[in-house]
Parts: sequence; C-alpha cells; structure tokens
Amino acid sequence: MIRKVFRLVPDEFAPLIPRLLAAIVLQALCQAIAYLLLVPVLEAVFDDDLRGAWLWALGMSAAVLGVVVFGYLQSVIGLRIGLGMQRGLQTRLGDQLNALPLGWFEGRDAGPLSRVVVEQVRETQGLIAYLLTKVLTGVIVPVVVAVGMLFIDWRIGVAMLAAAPVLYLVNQLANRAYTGADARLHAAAAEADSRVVEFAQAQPVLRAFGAVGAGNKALESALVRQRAAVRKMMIATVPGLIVFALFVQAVFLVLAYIAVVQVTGGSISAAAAIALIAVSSRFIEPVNQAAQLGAALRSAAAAADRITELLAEPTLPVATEPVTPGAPAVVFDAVSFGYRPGESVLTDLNFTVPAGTTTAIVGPSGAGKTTLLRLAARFYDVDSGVVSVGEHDVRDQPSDTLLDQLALVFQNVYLFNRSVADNIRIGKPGATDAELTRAAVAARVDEIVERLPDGFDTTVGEGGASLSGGERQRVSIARALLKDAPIVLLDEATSALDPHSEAVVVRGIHELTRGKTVLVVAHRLTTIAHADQILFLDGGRITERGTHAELLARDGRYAAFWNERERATGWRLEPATV
Ligand SMILES: Nc1ncnc2c1ncn2[C@@H]1O[C@H](COP(=O)(O)OP(=O)(O)OP(=O)(O)O)[C@@H](O)[C@H]1O
Repeated sequence: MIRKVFRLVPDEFAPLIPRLLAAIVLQALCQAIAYLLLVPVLEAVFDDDLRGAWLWALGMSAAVLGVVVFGYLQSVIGLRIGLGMQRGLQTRLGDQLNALPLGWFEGRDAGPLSRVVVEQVRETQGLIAYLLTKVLTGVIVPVVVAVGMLFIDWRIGVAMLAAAPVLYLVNQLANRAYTGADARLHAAAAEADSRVVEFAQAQPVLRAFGAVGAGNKALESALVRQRAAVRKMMIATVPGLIVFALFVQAVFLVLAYIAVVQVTGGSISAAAAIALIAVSSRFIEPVNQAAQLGAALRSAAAAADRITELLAEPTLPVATEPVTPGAPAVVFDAVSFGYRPGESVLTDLNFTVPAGTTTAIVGPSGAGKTTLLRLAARFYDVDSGVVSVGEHDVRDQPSDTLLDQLALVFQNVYLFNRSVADNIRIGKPGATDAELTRAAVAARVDEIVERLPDGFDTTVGEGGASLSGGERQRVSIARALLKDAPIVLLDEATSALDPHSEAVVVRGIHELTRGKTVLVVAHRLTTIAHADQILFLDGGRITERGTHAELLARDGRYAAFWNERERATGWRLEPATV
C-alpha cells in the first residue's frame, strides 16, 4: 500500500526517502528503548538504589532526547518530501491535463477530477508527512519492546511476541467488515450528492412538468439509502472495534497476570512487576494507534491509485519542433475517424477551406458535423488521413501554434466565475482596454454591461450563470473577436435565442468572420446560402458539395433539406446579409 505512494514521489525527492525511513526507525528505536529502561529505573527506585536510578534515568533521558531529535528530523524530512510531492504531482497532473486530448474533457464530470488534483494529492502527501511515522512507529515500537523484553523477562517477552500476530489478525478481520461498509457508504453518499445537485438543477423541468414529487422521490430514496448505509457501517464496524479493544485489553491483562504470578512465585520483585506492567501498557498503545490508522492508509493508497490512473491516461503525441504557419487554410485529406475502435463517425473526408473563404457544413442530426469541427482543432487525432491547418498537419504543430490560428465559438459557452472583462480578455491576455472595448462593442457586450451593477467588472457567476444564453454567447464572441485569429471554427447555434438576441449574436458573428477563413456548422439559412462552399454531410460522408445555387440545381438531398428548412423557418425574419 505504502509503496504505491512512494512511487509518486518526484525523482529529486526520492533520495530523501531512505533518510526519512532511517529517522523514523531511529525515533521508534529510541522510544522503545526509553520504554524498556523504565524497568531498571523503577527497580532501582524501589530498591532505594538512587545512584542506579539516576544512571538509568540518564540513559532514559538520552533515549527521550533521541526521540525528540529523530522526531524533529523525520518531521522536517517528511514535510519536505510531502510538500515537494504535492507540488510535483500537481505540476505533473497539470501537464497531463494540458496534454490530454481536448475531447477527453467532453462530457466529463469535473468533480472527480478536482478531487484527484486537490484532495487526493493532499492525502498522499499526508501519508508521507504524518501517517507513515505513526504507522511504522506502531509496528516497530511493540516489536522492539517485545524483543527487548526477552532479555529482561523472557516470559513477558514471549507473551508479547505471541500477542502481536493475534492482534494483527483481529485487526484485519475488524477492518474487513469496515472496508466493505465504507465502500458502500461512499457509493451511497456520492449517489445522494448527485441526486441533490440534479434535484436543484432540474427544478425548472420538474416544476414545468409538475413532476416535483417524482424528483423528490429519487432524492428521498437516495437519502434513505445513505442513512441505511450509515447504519450498516456502524453495525459493521462497531463490533470489530469493540472486539479489537477487548483483545488489546486482554493482552494487557495476560501480561499483567504473568508479572503478578512471577511476583507471587518469588522469581521477580514487586518493583520489577510494576515496571513490567508499566512497559506492557506502553507496548499496547502504539498497536492501538496503528490499528486506527488502517482506514487512513487504505484511503491514501486508493488516492494514489486514482492519481496513477489519471497520469496514465493516454495523451496525444506533442510536436515540439516549432513550425511557422502558412496561409490560413483548412484541409481534410482522406480523413476517417471514430470515437470508439470499429465505429466510424467520419469516413474518407476530402475538402479544402481556402484562406479567407467560408465553408458551411450542413446535414442531419448525428451526421458528424460537430465531430468534424473538433478534428480541425485537434480535440482528437484522426484514425487515418491528415487534417492540415495553416499548411501543416495539426499533429506536427505545437498545440500553442495550432490554437493561436484558431478562434473557437462552440455551442457550450463556458464563462469563468470572474468579471465580464476578465472573461473577454482570455482571448488575448495582454489586450489593452481599448482593444477590449472594441471587441465588446462589436459583439454588443456593451449593451449587456450597461445593465450590470459593476459594468465590465461584474462577476458572471459559475459558468456564467448570471447571464442569459444569448449574453453568454456574446461574451464568447467578444473573446474570439479579441483573439483575432485568422481561422474561425464556429458551431452556429442561434436557434434557442429570442429574435433580438439572435439578431445581435448574428451581427457579432458577422464581425468575427469578416475576412477570415471560416468553417461553420451552419443552421441559419442565410449563413448557408452565402457560404463559398457547402458540404452536405450524411452518415459521416460528404454526399454533396458546391455552392448554394449549384446544390439547389442538383435537386438532391441538399435541395430537399433546404426546402424543408425554408418551410419550417419561413415565418422568421432573416437578416438580409451575413
Ligand atoms: N464524445 C463523444 N463520444 C462518443 N460518441 C460521440 C461523441 N460525440 C459525438 N458522438 C457520436 O458521434 C456521432 C456524430 O455526432 P456529432 O455531434 O458530430 O453530430 P452532429 O452532426 O454535430 O449532430 P447535431 O447536429 O445533432 O449536433 C453521433 O452518433 C454521436 O452520438
């Protein structure tokens, strides 16, 4: 278990591990010696041998000094390794998250990820910095005391050595019941957490459909299951803890009994017996302590597993050789791709988006339109073929070089819980206030901030929660405008907006795409009609391509799609130009 955590210690701190272990072992030895010296000290005191008592006490003081010095050393070294490990692991995890394909993050719950990076890293460093000492001391001290006891009183020594495996076994049995119950409790607690969040988030849907009772029912039964798991956990663990505590006390009684029997038999003095009983009580304490740490140890080992798994997630190969982007064109050359092996989503795509032109992708739902955009930004690597951006294969470009050429406006707009200005500035961190204002005005964010209490400095809430969908889109367009990248990848999703918001968003998009190379998943008929090239995607293949007029003249799938959309949206007032 502990080895798993050691494997996560950064290389530069690895040489400190033997020193840490040495300090812990020496501290435990000194502690055991101090306990053992209690016997001659007490014997000398009871025998009125004051000189002897002072001498033994001096030895004991030296041992206690050893405990303090080695204890200090192990804390300093443990903390150094622990903090170095925390820093090193968080850097490694940060690098790993940066190297993971962007697609890896899609649809992933952020909760477990943040638990790995924050809590579980802290748990593993805690094992090195604090737990390890307690666990090793809990094992070493009783063993050394028992072995030392063999020389002082072999009967008690043998009894102690015999008691150690028994205590170990009882502890294991007690913990086994705990582990199963603990896992069930965690699962039930996680389920209840999810239901509470779902219940809160789904309120509009639940109320709109008069299903609050149904939502409540799911939450209530999750809470009932959690309470049952807590009860079972207590029922499962309490007997184990009581039995273990009883065993510990029984061992102590046996040791005390042996000492008393020897006194009455005359083989040792009463003073020696008191000293032996005192040492026996000391023998028991670290055993108890180590047993209680079992759960924390297992939790740290599980945390190490989660960290190791995240570090082992396959990353995309990263190009390190710098490349200079050429003309801002996008080329798909015989590209095939599937999210899962054997399941093709895109098949043999061949097309070019020449620099400064607009290519619209249209097609039925599930045809692979969004997937195509994701490949252009290298969210995933293709299974075969080549995607080129700026005249270079996307796989040959350092990720900064690739992303510098792209402005991404996708459907799910994420805003950070910071000010509106900060959210726009992400597009170009060094942007001046004038540049920021220009982008904001072009995307009509100025109209939004006029209504906000602190204007541009208003914090937008988690994920931009205090803004409407259309307002969030406008901020994301301002962000892309500020970036001013030569290629725009756009997933046009204006259908959920009211006519005013849609008109404003469309104007912003128009500003954003002016003079740029644009690859757009198009929904609005005007965008489609004005594109330089239209690709009709069906079942992951380009089945028709050409300009709007050419495709209408062909009277194929595109023409049918267009006529249907025109009928469906005929009542809407479409802006005259894009
Ligand atoms: N992250 C993913 N993992 C696995 N499969 C996915 C993933 N994203 C999309 N798919 C699947 O790939 C196929 C194409 O999806 P995609 O989102 O590209 O289609 P689309 O044409 O953009 O659809 P829509 O117009 O409805 O957004 C679908 O069958 C979808 O279920």
